[in-house]
Amino acid sequence: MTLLIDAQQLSKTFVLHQQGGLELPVLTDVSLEVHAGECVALVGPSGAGKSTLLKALYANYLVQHGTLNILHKGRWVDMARAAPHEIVEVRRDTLGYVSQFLRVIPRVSALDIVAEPLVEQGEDRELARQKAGALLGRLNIAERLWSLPPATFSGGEQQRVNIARGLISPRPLLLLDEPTASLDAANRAVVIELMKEAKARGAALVGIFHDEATRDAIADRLFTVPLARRDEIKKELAA
Ligand SMILES: Nc1ncnc2c1ncn2[C@@H]1O[C@H](COP(=O)(O)OP(=O)(O)OP(=O)(O)O)[C@@H](O)[C@H]1O
Repeated sequence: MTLLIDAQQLSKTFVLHQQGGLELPVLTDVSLEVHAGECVALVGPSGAGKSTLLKALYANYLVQHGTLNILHKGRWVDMARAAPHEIVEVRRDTLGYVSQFLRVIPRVSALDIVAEPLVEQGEDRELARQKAGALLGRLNIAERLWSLPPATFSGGEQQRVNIARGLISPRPLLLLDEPTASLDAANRAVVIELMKEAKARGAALVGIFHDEATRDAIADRLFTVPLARRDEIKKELAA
């Protein structure tokens, strides 16, 4: 299967400015390769850096060392060094990110929030809205809510709008940060089904799934993010 993510020897240290510039190493020499059609679940102790790794892959966090290659339209783009316009392009066409929380856009309807990624890729707006409606329907968002901005939706409804927005475009790579965290069993099953469909069309998935049943249902393999040594830092903090 085609290699889609080739991340080598990533290191990331946070500098805690409010604590005298203390350095907190989180990722140390982490390498991860992901192929088309597979789902890799990030595991490891709390605070090991699972979310940090996902955010680094999405270029939300800058790594200090290592290469972070993403296969974008047949060429490798190193997200650690790419120019901002390249990152925007990779995110639009290749790399999706589903977080737990919806960033609500004031006055924009749920339908348009979900349709937007397709419109940005050049899809006809009406067709994009039809696809958005179909996906919101599958995710059990009542049709009366589609034309409303999701600011007043429940936490679970907002999460499902967010998932629909993240999964509507057939991007070849998906990063998922606890996509099923606050969903009931029925909606969790729908999300698992949608992720399986993405895998079946050849997408690669990298995710954090604290819920073991979801992880078992979707992950092909586990990738352990090791806890970096923090002994010295803890000592300094305690001093
Ligand atoms: N923006 C930041 N600034 C400073 N420190 C940060 C930042 N983001 C994360 N950290 C620290 O990096 C470490 C790893 O955090 P991260 O959220 O990646 O862990 P995680 O493995 O996803 O944890 P959990 O399973 O508890 O969600 C933690 O010690 C956290 O406090």
